[in-house]
Amino acid sequence: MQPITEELVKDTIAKRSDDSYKGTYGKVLVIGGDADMGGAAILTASAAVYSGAGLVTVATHKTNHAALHSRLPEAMAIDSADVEKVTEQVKKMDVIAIGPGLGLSEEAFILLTAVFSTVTEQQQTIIDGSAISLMAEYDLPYPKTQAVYTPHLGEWEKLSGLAVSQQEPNANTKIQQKIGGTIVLKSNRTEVYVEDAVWKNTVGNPAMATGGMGDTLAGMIAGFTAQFEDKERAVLSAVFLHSKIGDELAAKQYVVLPTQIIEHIPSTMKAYSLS
Ligand SMILES: NC(=O)C1=CN([C@@H]2O[C@H](COP(=O)(O)OP(=O)(O)OC[C@H]3O[C@@H](n4cnc5c(N)ncnc54)[C@H](O)[C@@H]3O)[C@@H](O)[C@H]2O)[C@@H](O)CC1
Ligand SMILES: Nc1ncnc2c1ncn2[C@@H]1O[C@H](COP(=O)(O)OP(=O)(O)O)[C@@H](O)[C@H]1O
Ligand SMILES: [Mg+2]
Repeated sequence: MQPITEELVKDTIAKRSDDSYKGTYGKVLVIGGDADMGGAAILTASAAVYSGAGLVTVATHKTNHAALHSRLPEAMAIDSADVEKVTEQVKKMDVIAIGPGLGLSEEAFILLTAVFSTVTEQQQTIIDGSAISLMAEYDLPYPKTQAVYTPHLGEWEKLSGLAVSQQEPNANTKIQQKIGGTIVLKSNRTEVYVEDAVWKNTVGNPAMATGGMGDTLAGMIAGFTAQFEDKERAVLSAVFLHSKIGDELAAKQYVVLPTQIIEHIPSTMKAYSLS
C-alpha cells in the first residue's frame, strides 16, 4: 500500500493555460437529492463548482431547485423525475456523479438503471451513497463506464459482501478486480483501490465526522476528474485535499463542516498549484 503524497497532488494540480475557457474544465452532472436529502446534492454540486469544474448541472427533486439556485447560482438544475431529460443530459457530460441523497425509492432505482445504461466508457461516473446501496439491493450489473465507487465501510459491506471485520486489503483487492474501476473505500484512513495498486490517505481527522462530508468528497472527485488529464491522480488528489483542508480547519475547530471544506477548496488548490 502506498501513501498519497503531497508531491503527487502538486504534480496533478497544473497551472491553468491562459487561453482556456469553461469548456476546457469539463461538464459535470450531479444526480441526487430526493425530497428529503436535497442538501446532499447541493454539497456535491458545490464541491464540484469550487473544485473548478467548467459547468455543473444538477438533476434533483423539484423541491430542491430554489435552494440550489440560491446557494449555488453557478449550477443549472433539471427535474430528476424526468428520466428522459436526465439521460439526454448524461449523454452531453464528461463526468456524472450519482447517488448523494438519491434515496432508495422505486423512482431512484428506475433513474439509476436508466443512467447506468446510458453512461459510456468515455465518461467518468462517480457512484456514491444511495446509488451504491441500490446497486447492492437490486444486484445491478456494473455500468460500462470509467467508474469511481465511493463507499463508506457500511456501503462497501453491502456492495462487496465483506463484513467490516473482513475488509482487509487482499480481500478488498479481489472484489475490486471483480467489479473493475476505482474503489475509494472511505474511513478515517481512506484507501483507494485501482487495477494495479492500493493507495492510502495519510491525512484527515475525526472533526470531519459530520453528515455530508462524503457527499462533498464525491463532488471534489467529480470536479478534479473533469479537469485533470490523469484520472487516477485526480481521484487521489481529491481524496488528499479533502482531508488536508479538514486538518487545517481542525487545527482551530472542534468540528469541521462540509460547507467549510468547500469554501477552502479554491485557495488550497492555488497553494498546491504554486508549490
Ligand atoms: N444533508 C443531506 O441531505 C445528507 C444526506 N446523506 C445521504 O444519505 C444517504 C444515506 O447515507 P448514510 O451513509 O447515512 O446511510 P446508509 O444507511 O447507507 O449507511 C449507514 C450504515 O452504514 C454503517 N456504517 C458502517 N461503517 C460506517 C462508516 N465508516 N461510516 C458510515 N456508516 C457506516 C452504519 O452503521 C449504518 O448502518 C446517502 O445518499 C447520503 O448521500 C448523508 O450524506 C447525510 C447528509
Ligand atoms: N474520523 C475520521 N477521520 C478522517 N476522516 C473521516 C472521519 N470520519 C469521517 N471522515 C471522512 O468523512 C467522509 C464521510 O463520508 P460518508 O460516510 O459517505 O458521509 P456522508 O454520506 O454523510 O456525506 C469520508 O470522506 C471520510 O473519510
Ligand atoms: Mg456518503
